[in-house]
Amino acid sequence: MRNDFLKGTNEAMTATDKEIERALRPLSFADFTGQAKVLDNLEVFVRAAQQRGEALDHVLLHGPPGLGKTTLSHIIANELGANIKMTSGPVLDKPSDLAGLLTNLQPNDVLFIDEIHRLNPIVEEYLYSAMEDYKIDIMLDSGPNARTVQIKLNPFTLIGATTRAGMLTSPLRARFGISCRLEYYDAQLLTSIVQRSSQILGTPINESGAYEIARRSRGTPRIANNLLRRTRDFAQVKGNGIIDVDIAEIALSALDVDQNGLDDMDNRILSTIIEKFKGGPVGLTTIATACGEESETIEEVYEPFLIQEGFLKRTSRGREATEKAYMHLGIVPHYKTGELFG
Ligand SMILES: Nc1ncnc2c1ncn2[C@@H]1O[C@H](COP(=O)(O)OP(=O)(O)OP(=O)(O)O)[C@@H](O)[C@H]1O
Ligand SMILES: [Mg+2]
Repeated sequence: MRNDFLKGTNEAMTATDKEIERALRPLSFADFTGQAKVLDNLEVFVRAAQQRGEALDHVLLHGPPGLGKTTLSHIIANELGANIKMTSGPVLDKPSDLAGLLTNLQPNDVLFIDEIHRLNPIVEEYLYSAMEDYKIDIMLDSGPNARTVQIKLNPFTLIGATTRAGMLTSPLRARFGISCRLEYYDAQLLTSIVQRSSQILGTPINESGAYEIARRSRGTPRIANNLLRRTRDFAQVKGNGIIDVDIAEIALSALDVDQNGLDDMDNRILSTIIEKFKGGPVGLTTIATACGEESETIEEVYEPFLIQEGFLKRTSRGREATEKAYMHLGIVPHYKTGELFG
């Protein structure tokens, strides 16, 4: 037993984080846990496109970070038996960057554009005709000799991923025939993901240990996998190599993940609203400044989970802490202290 676990450690030390992340990534629809509705639909669309020998319609994947957008894009390409070329919005500086990628695609290949809400508007406009008609106009020469030629592209599938679907322009959004929103995972689904990952990592884990990590992972597979790897370190150094609920508890509290799975910044956001702004409503930028975090990050990463879990409310006048947030922080709401003395 002890030897096995030492072997596991050595392997982990020689592998880079990226390699581990790749090893943990599901490669097929069958491997992918959760998001059942999205997956069922995608499977139908993929099979139908394959049967017709056509390119799959363009797919937009949106939702909070770490829920599997990049993973799903790879899976779609795998299931299509197509190549995938990866790029991202901010990297595509000028139309020629995009043209280079598009003209190199084989029929029915996948082009993945991450952070597609951050496309340069000129590049974005260029993408429209590529998506719609599989055609692009390329500018040859410059000055008086300048002329454009139209190039026909192979049919392809654009998969766009974004954490900010609301920031997409409507012409771009309209060009995606398939739009999938990924949701946070419940603790049960995350438990199976943690179990699958520990098997790949060769780390023994019992059911309650897996569940403890799962339920405190903010509904997010990426966080679950990261917490699993850190808990594995604790199990190795402070335990007997096996992850159970006790070692998970030790690891998670050492990592400042609280009983509800909220981390430092989640708690800072809630306590700021409650202590500095009487529970709100207060504007996002005000919260961001007070917490020392970018408002974009708060809106994209922290707030969706706090809202889903009922700690935070979004009203027309700003963000408000809920009673659950007060209880979580052990603070009596000011509107209740009034009742006590009234
Ligand atoms: N359904 C799932 N089953 C198992 N593992 C998953 C699942 N979804 C995601 N993961 C794991 O979580 C990690 C993060 O997933 P991924 O990179 O696809 O997220 P993302 O939505 O692209 O995040 P971001 O918005 O930050 O780019 C991956 O390493 C992957 O292995
Ligand atoms: Mg991604």
